[in-house]
Amino acid sequence: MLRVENLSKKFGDFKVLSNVSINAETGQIYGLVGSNGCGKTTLLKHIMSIYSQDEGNVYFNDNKVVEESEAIKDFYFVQDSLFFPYQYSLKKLFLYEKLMYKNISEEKFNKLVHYFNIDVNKNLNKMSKGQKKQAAFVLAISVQPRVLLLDEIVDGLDAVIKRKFWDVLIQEVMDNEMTVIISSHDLKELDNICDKVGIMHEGKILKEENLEKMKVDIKRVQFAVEGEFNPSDYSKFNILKTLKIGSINICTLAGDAEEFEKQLKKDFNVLLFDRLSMSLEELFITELGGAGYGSEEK
Ligand SMILES: Nc1ncnc2c1ncn2[C@@H]1O[C@H](COP(=O)(O)OP(=O)(O)OP(=O)(O)O)[C@@H](O)[C@H]1O
Repeated sequence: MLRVENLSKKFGDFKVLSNVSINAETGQIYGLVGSNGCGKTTLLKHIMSIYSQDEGNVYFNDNKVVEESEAIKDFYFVQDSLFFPYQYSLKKLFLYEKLMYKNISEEKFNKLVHYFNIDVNKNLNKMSKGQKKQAAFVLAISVQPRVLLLDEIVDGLDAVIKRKFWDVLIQEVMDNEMTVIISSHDLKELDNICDKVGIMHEGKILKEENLEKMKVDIKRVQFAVEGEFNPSDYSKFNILKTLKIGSINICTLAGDAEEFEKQLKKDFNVLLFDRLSMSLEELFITELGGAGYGSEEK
């Protein structure tokens, strides 16, 4: 397990990370999501020991991770902005990385290059953004790290390549017990592949939860009743948001939806009641809305 404990960091007077704690399990994919500029990349750079924190620690299987520790040799980071050495091809970069990573697999590399149809002799700096991402991903998987950090890895990729990425990643996580943390704004994609999610805003983790549990904890119901529904009479159900469209009420609630339905049926003649499933995108908007994000006046 990769554990970040109470990590804080200031850049000058600006507190970019405040008491950040996350737990990413082995053999799982952890989605790190958050508002623009909330500190996701900065957090990943701390996990990699590229930056040193003011407070807090990073642990891998209970061992403290610092720049010179053994554990960090098994970590691999694919950054959002990719810079490759001058005039390097993927083949040349692979040979270079072979000297650095003891578990790197040439067999896997050759298979993946074929799967993604990459020209291994092409100058990496002359590749398109999407081709660079594919090259970096192939290299990352070939290295077979124990911890893989992917920052905006599917940004700029077409749907077919994204699908291939996820298929490869899910297989690798299952086969090799990797710990993967993906930072992304593509919540629809993360919804399908993440086991656990951490939602960040303004340098803090607002919520960290198993994705399925998050969907059980916060739910949406829609209903129509005879009479006027007043959300403040139902405050014990922790209603986070209400919306009325015609005679239909739509409520997002953190309380017990079954009890809510029972109470509603006691109080009203209920004409319609449905439970709706929440997507990660909706959960994200609900959490950030609760933190006041996006509520600024025009
Ligand atoms: N080296 C640095 N020096 C000073 N400020 C920095 C530095 N790196 C990042 N920041 C600031 O820290 C904040 C967090 O940046 P970071 O890149 O971690 O955000 P992010 O969540 O990855 O954003 P996005 O989703 O927009 O890519 C931003 O306000 C950014 O300007």
